[in-house]
Amino acid sequence: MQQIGLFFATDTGTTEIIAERIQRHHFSPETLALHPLDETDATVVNAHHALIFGTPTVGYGDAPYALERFLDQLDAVEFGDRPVALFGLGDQMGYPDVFVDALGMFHAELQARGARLIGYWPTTGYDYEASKADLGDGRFCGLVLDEDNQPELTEARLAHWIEQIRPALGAV
Ligand SMILES: Cc1cc2nc3c(=O)[nH]c(=O)nc-3n(C[C@H](O)[C@H](O)[C@H](O)COP(=O)(O)O)c2cc1C
Repeated sequence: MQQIGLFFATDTGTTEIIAERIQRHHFSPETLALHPLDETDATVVNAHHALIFGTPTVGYGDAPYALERFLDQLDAVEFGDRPVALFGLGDQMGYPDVFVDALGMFHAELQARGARLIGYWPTTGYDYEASKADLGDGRFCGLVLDEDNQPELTEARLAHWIEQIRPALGAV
């Protein structure tokens, strides 16, 4: 399967909508396959030549259940030199001190396994106090979207980010 795999977790459906927008507006079902993380195991991940993961942050700075469950599969994923891009959804006004923390937590897990991470994203344009996804060098460890407070910025952010990662994904 020479496709990009986009794997997502979601609690209330927003991340799934974003995943569908990425497939429909920026790729196609032929070039990018969508997989809910709660139905995903390492075999499915290993079948794709490039990987995108998307997750919201839930609770208080927590990962959603589907992402927690998937962490048990991570040691069986063969990262090799596959490009891996991450995006996270959060609420910078409601949760300013744990903003998109699940994205940062997941990034740390992937980094520890030597994944070839791409798609880091500037922290400018967001207003928050602390975030585990903030790398401390002016970048987040992936695309950050805030559908609660900045939905009007999402399409431009998506377009710019995908333009940035598309060459590394090996996609046309
Ligand atoms: C109960 C609840 C807890 C949340 N906790 C956080 C949080 O700790 N940090 C954060 O950045 N966003 C938090 N959010 C915001 C969600 O991440 C955001 O609304 C996201 O778009 C939801 O995506 P989903 O519909 O795919 O689950 C929370 C939202 C809810 C409803």
